[in-house]
Amino acid sequence: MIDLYELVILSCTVIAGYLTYKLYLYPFYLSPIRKLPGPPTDAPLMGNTLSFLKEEFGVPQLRWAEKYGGLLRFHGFLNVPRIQITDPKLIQHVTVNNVYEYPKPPFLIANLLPILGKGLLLVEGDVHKRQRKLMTPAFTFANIKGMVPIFAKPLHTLKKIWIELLENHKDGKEIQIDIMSFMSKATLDAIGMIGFNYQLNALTGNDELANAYTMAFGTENKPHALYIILSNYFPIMRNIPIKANRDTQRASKIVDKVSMRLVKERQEAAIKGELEGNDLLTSLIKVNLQQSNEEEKMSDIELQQQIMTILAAGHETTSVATTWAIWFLSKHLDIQDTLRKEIIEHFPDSDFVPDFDTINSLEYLNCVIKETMRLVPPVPIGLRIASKDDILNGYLIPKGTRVSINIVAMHRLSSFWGPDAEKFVPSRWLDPTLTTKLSNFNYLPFLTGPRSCIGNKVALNEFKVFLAVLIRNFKFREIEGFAVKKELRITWRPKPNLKCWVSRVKE
Ligand code: HEM
Repeated sequence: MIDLYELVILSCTVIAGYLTYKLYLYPFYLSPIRKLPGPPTDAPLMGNTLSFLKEEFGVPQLRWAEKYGGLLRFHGFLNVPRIQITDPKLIQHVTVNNVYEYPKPPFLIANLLPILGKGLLLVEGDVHKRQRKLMTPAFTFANIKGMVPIFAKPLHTLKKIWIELLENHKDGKEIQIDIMSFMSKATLDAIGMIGFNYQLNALTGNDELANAYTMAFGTENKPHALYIILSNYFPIMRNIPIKANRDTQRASKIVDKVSMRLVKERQEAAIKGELEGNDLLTSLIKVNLQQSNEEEKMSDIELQQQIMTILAAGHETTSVATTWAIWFLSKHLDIQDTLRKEIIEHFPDSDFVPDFDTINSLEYLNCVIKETMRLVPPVPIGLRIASKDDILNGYLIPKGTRVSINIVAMHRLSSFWGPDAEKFVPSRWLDPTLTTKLSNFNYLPFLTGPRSCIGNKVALNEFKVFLAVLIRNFKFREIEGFAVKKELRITWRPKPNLKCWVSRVKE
């Protein structure tokens, strides 16, 4: 008979053996990934997480990519082996040729599922194929063309607000403005209109859905980055009733209620034959109703979940992209002037409402947009997990390995972009030698393949309209000594919110 003492000793030995295997032997002596080149770990049990905590996101990853190449290993917390890819061939392998064998990792889904539900961003395999097929017609060229003038509306509201702020200021010439916060509200209003023909009034008022959305995705009262990292390892932490978790739960209830109301209203209008408009939800409901096979159709809940998905995927991304563009332009006044000259040539009236063809004919605006998303891609990384064993560049990658498609490292590799890779140089996009070597696998702010951003054309047009109206009407200058860092939340945000000196462009 084994006594209690022996049982305790035995249990401790088994646990110690398991932990030694899991935390030390497997990652460094047994895992096939150990054969890949990669950086040494930072500290016992921490893998390379200290580098992530100490340095700005993207900095260590670029250094590793420059040193160890397009396929490398690194270690997560508790030494979990991971891989990073920046080799275009491997990016094609993961995002196109084997896209459904590399789904998103469960922790990412668990973080977003309570708010987004099973919308396009979070579903996998056949469900994703079906949803994507049904949603694609909502993003037709004709629909996007119609969105261009709509994007100008929130910007002209914003213009009025800023002019009023300037006029109310004592010298009326130049004031400091929190660009990030205004961009966030303006893009929320824009996505409400083109997404669901819904006035969120984030810039001017108080709307239930806008407030709930901000509560769920805003940066105020959010837990520390370390808490978020730890909740990925210990999901139960998401249920601890701290304020941030309670806010998220409260917000998702409101979002569910309002978005379901929107779906029901449209479905009822459709039944009465009164469904009108070209917003994304209306287009989606029209396509859905045309499906003869009931199994292909989206349920009301699926439709509702697309609302939150479009809001979340389409709002923050465009708002941070515009904010970073203003940041670069406020530091490079010569580039800002060149851009303004081009915009004024095409849109002499400061109250202009752009059309699709003209806005897309602005070559330098296009360069500024591409260069901003090269240096600061709003989504700087695509995370995937190998759902089965695979071979990459001759190395065995075991099932369950987390794969980082490191967009920002790709966008800054000096071997591809040249010695000025880290500099903001929009004119590089006018160089034909760059455009000939460019592909969807070395410049990918919207990722690539069947899981690339479905809203990329919407985003590009919105970004162009926003920047054109802003630069046509205002001058931006950096605030001396105002330091801003990039913080990876769901997108790559400025921390603290970016502020600039803003003054009016003379008529
Ligand atoms: C500058 C703005 C934007 C950027 C940089 C961006 C970037 C991305 C990226 C990188 C992904 C892939 C994420 C992944 O799979 O890991 C993605 C997916 C997605 N984006 Fe965007 N996005 C932007 C704007 C928009 C807009 C305006 C919309 C909607 C109107 C939108 C809707 C979506 C949706 C629904 C997905 C999921 C697609 C799928 O999995 O099939 N995005 N976006």
